[in-house]
Amino acid sequence: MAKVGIADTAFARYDMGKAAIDELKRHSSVKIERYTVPGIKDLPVACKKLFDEHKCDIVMALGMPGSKPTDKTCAHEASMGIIYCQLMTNKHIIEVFVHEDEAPDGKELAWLMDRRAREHAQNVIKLLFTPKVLEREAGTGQRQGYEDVGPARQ
Ligand SMILES: Cc1nc2c(=O)[nH]c(=O)nc-2n(C[C@H](O)[C@H](O)[C@H](O)CO)c1C
Repeated sequence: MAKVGIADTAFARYDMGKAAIDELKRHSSVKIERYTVPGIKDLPVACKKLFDEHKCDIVMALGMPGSKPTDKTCAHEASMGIIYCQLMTNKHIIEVFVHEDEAPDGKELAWLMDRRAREHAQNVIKLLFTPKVLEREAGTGQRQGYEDVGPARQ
């Protein structure tokens, strides 16, 4: 049975890991291993341990970069680490970041974090079990969280 790793953070202002796990359980019977770390820069090693020590097939890395310039730098560094981990392991990590300033207030931020975590959990299931479904979505302007933007037309 496929195993999905969930790496998430205490820094985030919404429990994205819980939302992702709930969505995975609704749509599949995958095994799940969760690993919570303090903040986004701790995610790359959490992901690597989920692959190496917990034998996950794919990992979701969920985090919330804050709105300050230093947080944006941290997010870039975390992303670089996450990409490096994918190259080291030859496995997918679906990065689910919601920047705190993507939403105007806490209520919409919580909604966005929940939606994005769930929609990327659905992408994980597609990558694992129905890659052709994802292929059919190529070029269709899918977004996770806010509305899809649709394809551009000539
Ligand atoms: C400045 C900063 N910003 C964020 C952030 O926006 N989001 C987040 O999840 N974590 C942040 N952190 C914490 C670091 O990612 C990390 O947890 C600490 O540096 C300890 O390794 C830090 C230090």
